[in-house]
Amino acid sequence: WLKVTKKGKAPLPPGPRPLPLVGNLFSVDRTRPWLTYTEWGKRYGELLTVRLFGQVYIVINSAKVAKALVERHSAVYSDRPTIATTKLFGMDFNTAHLGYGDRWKAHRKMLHQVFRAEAVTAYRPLQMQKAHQLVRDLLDSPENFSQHLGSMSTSVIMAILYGYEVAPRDDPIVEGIARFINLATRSLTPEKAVILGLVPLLQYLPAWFPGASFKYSAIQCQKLAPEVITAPFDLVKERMVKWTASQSMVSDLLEQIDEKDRVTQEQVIKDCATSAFLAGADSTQAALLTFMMAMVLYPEVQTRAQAEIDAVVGKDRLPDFSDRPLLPYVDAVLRETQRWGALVPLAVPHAAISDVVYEGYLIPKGAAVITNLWAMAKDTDVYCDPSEFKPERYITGDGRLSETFTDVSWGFGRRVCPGRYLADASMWISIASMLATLKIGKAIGQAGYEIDVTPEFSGGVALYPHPFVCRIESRSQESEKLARTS
Ligand code: HEM
Repeated sequence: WLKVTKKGKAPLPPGPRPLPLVGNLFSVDRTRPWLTYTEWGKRYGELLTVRLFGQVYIVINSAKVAKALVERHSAVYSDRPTIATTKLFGMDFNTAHLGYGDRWKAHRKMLHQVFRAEAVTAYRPLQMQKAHQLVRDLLDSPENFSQHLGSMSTSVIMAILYGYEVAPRDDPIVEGIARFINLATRSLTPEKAVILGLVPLLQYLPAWFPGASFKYSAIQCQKLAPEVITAPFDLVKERMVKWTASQSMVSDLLEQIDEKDRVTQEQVIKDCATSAFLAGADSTQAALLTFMMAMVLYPEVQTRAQAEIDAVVGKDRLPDFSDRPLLPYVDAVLRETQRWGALVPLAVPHAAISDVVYEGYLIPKGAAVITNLWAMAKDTDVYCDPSEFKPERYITGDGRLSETFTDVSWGFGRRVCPGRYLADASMWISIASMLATLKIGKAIGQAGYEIDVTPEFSGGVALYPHPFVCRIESRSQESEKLARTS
């Protein structure tokens, strides 16, 4: 279905025929829209038009087109669409939702200062220490593995942002943030955002009005947001006054503040730190859970990675970052973990600031541009058997890590994930430490049979594997001793 937008203008990319008013709403899988967009991609091509209530969405299904459009025309695609629910749910402080402009630029500048490739190497000792703690926690209570992987992800980012040591259980600050995220992600479905965008008056309905129960969640979120943003920040300030603050992003930035502009700059620091936490903690945990699931399902991959570590690192120490270049297969396991499951499937929508014509099709000003990272990661033209976990696909004939790989996990253009170097290092050291010390396999049920695991994923922003059980034990007495003493 092709539509010529205006006389003389190029047509929009093809796409399914929309119904009056609602557009393609009823044809899109509500919980996993990336699957529908991928299916449509097979029918209509790498670039397609979807309509939801009159809003044009341009979906990009291939990395080649995403690079050509979002990267090459990055100035045009650095904006975000206005989503009515963002403000309603108190999320308008979040870097990921800010429109292109001075406020967003100030956020990115700050995040770049702390999370750029050269700066994040300073966090390696901390990441190693947390990865070793993770291994000990997994040995002590393997049944709580999901919680331990969450603690690893949360504690690294909280230490870097606020110099804050997360309590092993029921940490008040982390719990507050988790409550906020749960409420917001459960309520911020794309349909609600679209409907509220179309009929903005709906947001002013009282919470008791039939069908307006989302207002209860919105009110709670609005109340929680300032607390979530301010509590850890105020703690740093308090500790700085008492000279007990550990070094952190917030303390460093507070020391550099220009007194003339204190109020504005403090707000940027608070907002950036909270945005980094919201974006970074869950996604890293999702990746580590995906790795765990892959190790249960692909024991031969685990054995090969462990053999590589044993050959390079030996058995009398744990891997460290200096080993990374000599462990190509471990890196391939990490790449495959991100491709196979641990994705932010539709990234975050970009918005077109002006018209662009690409391969004869118009990407109109104002369109929301969605990069379907899920489709790119499962593209059969690039990956054979994309549903299989095969790290070998990144290993060249002479055993090196291939250099021709396009990593789509972090998005594209100027909005690319600013936390990618930090997340990559946290994931690598966790994976390498777990492989060096643990044996991960299928759990054994009461009847003595192995419990099967089905590789299924779902989620809101980041994809999580569905809950599963597994067996985790130490590889050997030596590896247990190493884990306990590192
Ligand atoms: C495995 C872990 C992670 C994955 C897969 C991931 C992925 C992504 C993706 C796909 C985007 C959207 C890019 C786009 O719009 O095209 C994004 C944005 C973002 N990420 Fe990450 N991320 C991860 C970890 C982190 C961490 C640790 C941080 C903390 C610094 C972080 C901070 C952000 C921020 C602030 C944005 C919004 C950027 C903007 O809108 O300008 N992320 N991330």
